[in-house]
Parts: sequence; C-alpha cells; structure tokens
Amino acid sequence: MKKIVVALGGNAIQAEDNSAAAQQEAVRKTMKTVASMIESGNQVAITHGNGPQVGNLLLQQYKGASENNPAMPLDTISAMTQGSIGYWMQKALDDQFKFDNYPSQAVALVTQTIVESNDPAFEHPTKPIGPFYTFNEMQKQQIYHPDYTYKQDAGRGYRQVVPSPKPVKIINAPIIKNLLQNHFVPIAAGGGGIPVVVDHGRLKGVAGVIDKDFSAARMAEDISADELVILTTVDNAYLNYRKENQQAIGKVTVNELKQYLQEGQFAAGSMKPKIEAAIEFTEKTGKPTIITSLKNAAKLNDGVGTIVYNE
Ligand SMILES: Nc1ncnc2c1ncn2[C@@H]1O[C@H](COP(=O)(O)OP(=O)(O)O)[C@@H](O)[C@H]1O
Ligand SMILES: NC(=O)OP(=O)(O)O
Repeated sequence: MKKIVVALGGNAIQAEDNSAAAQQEAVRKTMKTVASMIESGNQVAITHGNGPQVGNLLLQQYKGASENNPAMPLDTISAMTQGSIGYWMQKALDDQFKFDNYPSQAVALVTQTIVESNDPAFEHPTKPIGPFYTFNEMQKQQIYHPDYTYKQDAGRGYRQVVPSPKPVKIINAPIIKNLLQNHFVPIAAGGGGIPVVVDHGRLKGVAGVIDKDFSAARMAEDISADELVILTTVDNAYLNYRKENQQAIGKVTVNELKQYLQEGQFAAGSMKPKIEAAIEFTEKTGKPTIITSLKNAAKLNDGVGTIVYNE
C-alpha cells in the first residue's frame, strides 16, 4: 500500500463547455480513475487545480454586480471553487464507493495556505486563469478590464494572469494526514489553497492564485507521501516541446531536470511549476514524482509518464 498525493490539473478536469453538468461529467470520469487507485489498496489524498474555473468565476462576478451586491474578491472566489470542484469530486467518489461505505468516504476541505505578504509574485503576475483568448479577443477584454494583465499561455492563446505566491504552509495539513490515516479520502488544497497572510496574528485573504503543483509538493511532504502524481493534459514533460525534435522525458533524475530547467525547456505557468514541484518533493524526500496525463493514470504501475528520481 502506498500513500499517494494525486494532483489534478484544472484543465484536465475541464469539459468542452463550462456548464456545471459538463464539468461534473468530466470530474465523474476522472474520479473513476482515482477510485481505481484507491481500490487497489493505496491511500490517496487528492488536490486539484482551479485555473479555468477561478478565472471564469471572476468574470461572472461583474455580470449583475451592484453596490449592494458587490463582486467577490479573489480569495473568496478561490474558496468558492474549492467548494464547487470539491463537491463535484466528493459526489463522484461517493457514487463510486456507494456513499455509505464508511470509511472510504471522500471529504472536501476548505483549505487555507499561508503565503508571504512580501512575495515578489505580487508584483509580477504569472498564473494563467480563465478562458483562452485570441489576440483580438484579448484586446476586447482589455477594454472591459483595463486593470487585468494578459499573457500568452504556452502557445495556446492569451489568458488573464494573476499573482501566484509560493505556498509557505498548508494550515490544514495535520487534518489531511489524520483523515488519510483513518482511511478517508481527503480532497484538499484545491487551487493551491486559499492564499492567506498572517497580519497582526490573524489570517487575511489576499488576491492571488497559488500554483496547485507547488502546494501538492508541500502537501505530499507534510503528510509523508510515498509518491506525488501530477495528472495533466500531456502524457509526459517534453524536451523541445512543440518543435520538430520534440522528445518525451521518461525516467529522469532531479539533476537532469535542473539542467533542462536552466535550458528553459518548460513554459512558465504551465509545465515549469510541475517540474519545479517534482524537483522540490523528490529532492527533499527521496520519493518519486510522476507527471503524466489523466488517461495514463490507470497505467501508473507500467512506468508511463515522466518519472522523477533523486539520483
Ligand atoms: N516542455 C513541456 N512539456 C510538456 N508540456 C508543456 C511543456 N511546456 C509547456 N507545456 C504545456 O503545459 C501544459 C500543462 O500545464 P497546465 O495547462 O498548467 O496544466 P494543468 O492545468 O493540467 O495543471 C501542457 O498542456 C502543455 O501545453
Ligand atoms: N491553481 C492552479 O494551479 O490551477 P491550475 O492547475 O488549473 O492551473
């Protein structure tokens, strides 16, 4: 039996259309895969992205907002996505496990993650959220939201970007560990956790979206996981991504990955944080990280994906 942290990308759980029904259906399929990992005897803690969802919800805030019914700030929107995605995942898993099959019940936690108030990320937004735009669409968006920043996202189009401070501490880590020990399935630190700073001894929500890959690494370390599994849209991390000489990375050491990072092989805001998270977890703990696609998740024991070792 292995203790595994599974990190699911916001894009990997998003459906063709953004309706609740379509997203729930996508989550339902994803959770079948996760359920099979649990059924084969592993203890699994789930974390998930919220990039598409948090950005979409932010845009929805401006439709119909008024002085008496104001738009919600980003930390609260982050909590809302933990609630909605956590609910979809919990329901899908509970359906798999016939929901009264105690103690395999899933439990979605509203998780806060402490960040530094002086994190330089607050001055340099890098985290892509919400929909993809063409250049012309992005220019139109700028008319409505002149205060938003937009950047190219790994050659897939333009997206709004927001500050992405590094997670310092996942406040609820002891609860996650406790739930796992008691054979529950925690769904935690969704969207990297709600970013909070400690201000005069109190927690204060801040505007940003933490990268869930970094929080997943921190969570995996905190709960002494045997493996970190990052499931995304691509089967592997690649060298020379989208070029003629593209090459899938299979088994790789932390030192080799550091070299590829230096060469600039991985796009910021997408594959780069996964690679950095893998390096952080595997270097600190000596335990492997696997980066692969959701469709490969059922074949993890066959050595699929990019497998990071500390040698
Ligand atoms: N070197 C690379 N190898 C593989 N994918 C890369 C690379 N550089 C950028 N990417 C992009 O990273 C994306 C995965 O990151 P992201 O979309 O943020 O995932 P998720 O939302 O699943 O966490 C891939 O779909 C791919 O377009
Ligand atoms: N918060 C976060 O990292 O979301 P994505 O994985 O969807 O980008």
